[in-house]
Amino acid sequence: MEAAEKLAFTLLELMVESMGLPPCRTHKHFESSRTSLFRMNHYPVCPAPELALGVSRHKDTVALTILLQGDVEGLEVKCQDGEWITVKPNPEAFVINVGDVMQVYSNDKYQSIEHRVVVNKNVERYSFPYFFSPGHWVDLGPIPELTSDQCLPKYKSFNWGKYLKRRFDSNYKDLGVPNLQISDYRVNV
Ligand SMILES: O=C(O)CCC(=O)C(=O)O
Ligand SMILES: [Fe+2]
Repeated sequence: MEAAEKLAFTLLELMVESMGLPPCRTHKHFESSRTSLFRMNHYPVCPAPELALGVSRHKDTVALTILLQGDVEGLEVKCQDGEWITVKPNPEAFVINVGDVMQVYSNDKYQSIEHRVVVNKNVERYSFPYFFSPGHWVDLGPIPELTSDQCLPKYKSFNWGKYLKRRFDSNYKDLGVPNLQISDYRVNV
């Protein structure tokens, strides 16, 4: 966990710097955050992989995901042309997903990536994501220095902890209404 968090901070700093800001600009938002988490995913073999998905299409809610895939493929990302492509597993490398928090911070300069996991008839699969997420107290919105009269904020600010609570209140049950999304906070588009 500690090593993953350290790597996540480094990546965050590089991305923040790439937008012309001091690298530590958002550091405080993640200090002592208790919403970051490590998960282990297990995908058993599936007799009818064409009828099922391991994880259906989604974008990660967090800032960044650091994912170790093992050596069995299954992860697919959606390209701009709408095609799904396989992310070839490399057990020596992490896959980094940009999540919704970076999209909001950056006022859409960085876009969170849509992805899904397909299952396999012959071999089970494991994956190990670390989700790097701000503290619950953070009021999240586009970083003010990135907005101006010419570049209006594309999101209104919202409290991150309350957002997560509302988003996961359903505890993965289908309540028949769409889950809360960052798009619910979109303005000026
Ligand atoms: O299993 C994977 O490769 C990715 C899993 C995933 O997208 C997730 O846990 O959010
Ligand atoms: Fe994901």
